[in-house]
Amino acid sequence: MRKIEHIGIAVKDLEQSNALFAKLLGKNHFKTEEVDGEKVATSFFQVGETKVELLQATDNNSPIAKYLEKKSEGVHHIAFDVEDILAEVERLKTEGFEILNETPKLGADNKLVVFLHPRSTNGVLIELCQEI
Ligand SMILES: CC[C@@H](C(=O)O)C(=O)SCCNC(=O)CCNC(=O)[C@H](O)C(C)(C)COP(=O)(O)OP(=O)(O)OC[C@H]1O[C@@H](n2cnc3c(N)ncnc32)[C@H](O)[C@@H]1OP(=O)(O)O
Ligand SMILES: [Co+2]
Repeated sequence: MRKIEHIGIAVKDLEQSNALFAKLLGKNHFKTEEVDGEKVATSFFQVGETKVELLQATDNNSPIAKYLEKKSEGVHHIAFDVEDILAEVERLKTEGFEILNETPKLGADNKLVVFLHPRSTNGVLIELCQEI
């Protein structure tokens, strides 16, 4: 794993949170994107070498909607940049981690993504990202 690619934050209202994080970080988000596969609308802020990804649910079945039903707004996942996502999945499987999708999915910002179940990672949802 090469660096933290982004930190995902679950929010109820993307527009309001864009304004809040713009005030916090002193800069505006540089892009927004809907990812239909995950039923989310996202916005990204660049912070040095990494990013903050705000996520709002676009459907009641979205993982973000389910998360907000049980918990509050806040850090939802940490995403690591990897060079070879399939090799990393094999390595992590061998180490005993629970992979949620062995076949990488299309994520935001032109990336292939794989998630690890938080119950195998001390309660933290982990995302692996490989640039396409
Ligand atoms: C924009 C696209 C992409 C990108 O390019 O960056 C994204 O970031 S998409 C982000 C949204 N997508 C996902 O989160 C996909 C992966 N997540 C899942 O598959 C599910 O959310 C889950 C992690 C498997 C949980 O789903 P489910 O089992 O249906 O939910 P439960 O509510 O039953 O939870 C079981 C258990 O796990 C705890 N949990 C759930 N989410 C998280 C989380 N984000 N962080 C930490 N823990 C989490 C939940 O509290 C339950 O715990 P217990 O109650 O102790 O059993
Ligand atoms: Co993410």
